[in-house]
Amino acid sequence: MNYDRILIRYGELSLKGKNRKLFIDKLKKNIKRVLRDFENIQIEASRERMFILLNGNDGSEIVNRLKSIFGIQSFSPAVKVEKDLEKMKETALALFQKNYKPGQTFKITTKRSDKNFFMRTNEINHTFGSHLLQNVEGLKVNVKNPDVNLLIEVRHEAAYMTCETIQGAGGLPIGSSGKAMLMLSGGIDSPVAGYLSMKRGLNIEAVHFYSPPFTSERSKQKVIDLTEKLAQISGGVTLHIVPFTEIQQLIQQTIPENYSMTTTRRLMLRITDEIRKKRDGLAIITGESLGQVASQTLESMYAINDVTNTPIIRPLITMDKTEIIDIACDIDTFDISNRPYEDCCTVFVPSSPKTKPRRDKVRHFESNTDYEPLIARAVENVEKIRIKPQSSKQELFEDLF
Ligand SMILES: Nc1ncnc2c1ncn2[C@@H]1O[C@H](COP(=O)(O)OP(=O)(O)OP(=O)(O)O)[C@@H](O)[C@H]1O
Repeated sequence: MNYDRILIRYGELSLKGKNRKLFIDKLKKNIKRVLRDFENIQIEASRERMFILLNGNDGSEIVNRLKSIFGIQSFSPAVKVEKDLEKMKETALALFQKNYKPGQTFKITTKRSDKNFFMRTNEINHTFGSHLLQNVEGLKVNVKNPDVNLLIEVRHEAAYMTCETIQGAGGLPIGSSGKAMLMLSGGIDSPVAGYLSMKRGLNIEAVHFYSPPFTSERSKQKVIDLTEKLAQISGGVTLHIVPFTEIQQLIQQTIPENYSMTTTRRLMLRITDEIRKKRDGLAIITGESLGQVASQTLESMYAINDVTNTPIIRPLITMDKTEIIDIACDIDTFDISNRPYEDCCTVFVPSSPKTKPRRDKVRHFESNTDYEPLIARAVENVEKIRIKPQSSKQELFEDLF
C-alpha cells in the first residue's frame, strides 16, 4: 500500500472567513510554482483541505519542498479510500503493515467531518483498532505515546488514511497580505525580518544601499546571496541596489558628525519610500530591534520615522539577538551575513553617533541642503535584479513512499 496523494491542512487560514477563498487560491498558486517541475501532479482544493495527487511522482521530494511553504499548518502523505467498511479495513491494515515495525505500539485517531457516516468517532477508533490487533501479531495499543498513529479522516467524498503528519511552516501564503519593501543590509537582522514578513503573507522586494568604491563587489555579492536565500522561500525576489556614495559623501560634508547616521537613515527611508511608490508596495520592512544599536533607540526611530507616513514593519523589534540568530541559522542566512565585507553604514559610521537624536535638530541640519535631486538621481539609477532560487536540495523523507 503506497501513498498516492498528500493531504494538506490549512491551519490559520480556517480563521479567515470571507478571505478564505483568496488565501486558498494563493496557496494553491504558490504550491504549483514550487512544484512546477513535477509534470503530472494535480492539485485539488476544497474549503477544508488541499490534496496533491502524486500520479507516480517522487513523493519524498514533494514533501521536502512543502515544508517551507507558508500557509500550511501540517500535511500527510495519504491514501484515499471509498467509505465502505470492508475496503477501509483492508486499506488500514495494508497501510499499517507498511509503516509498522515489530514491537512498536499504535493508536487510531479518527476525524469524522462527514457527520452522516454510519459510525461515530469512537466506534471507528475501536473497530479499526480491533481489526489491527486481530491481524498483526504481538501488537500493543499506546494511546498516550504511540510509535505509529494511524489517522483516519472520514470526509464527505471519501476517507483518507495516513501514518505520518509533518509539521508545515505555518503562517499565511506569500502574497496574501500584499507587497512591502525590505531594507536589506548585509547584516544578520534584515534577512530574518524579510523571512518573518513573508511568513505573514507579505510579498517582498529588497532594497540595498551600496556605496562603491567604499563598499566592494563582494559586499554586493553578499546581499545578492542573502536575497537568493529569501527567493528560495518565495520563488523569486526583486532586489533594488541603490547607488548611495554621492549622498553619503554629501552627508559627511553637510551634517554634524554625531547626526550623520540619523540623516543617513532618513535618506535611506525616503529613497526606499520612492521605490515603494513606483513598485506599488504598501509598507517598508526593517531589521531593527529595540535598543540594539544607536540607530535603534526609540528616540532614534522617532527622528528617522519622521520622513514618511508609510507603515514601517519591524518584525524583530522585541526580539533578543540570540533569538534572531537562531532564525538566521534556520533559514541559512547566518553564515552569509557573517562574511566580513563592509556595509555602506559601517564605512561611514561616526565615532560617536547620537543615541538620542532630536527631530527638530536633524530637520534643522538638513534644511540647508536640497536632497530632492539627489534622491531622484539615486532612484533613477537603481540597479534592479530579479533573483531566482537555485534548484532545491533533496533531503529526508525518502522512506515514506
Ligand atoms: N546598506 C543598507 N541597505 C539597506 N538597508 C539597510 C542598510 N543598512 C541598514 N539598513 C536597514 O536598517 C536596519 C538597521 O540597520 P543597522 O545597521 O542599524 O542595524 P543592524 O542591527 O546591524 O541590522 P542588520 O543586521 O540588518 O544590518 C537594517 O536592519 C536594515 O533594515
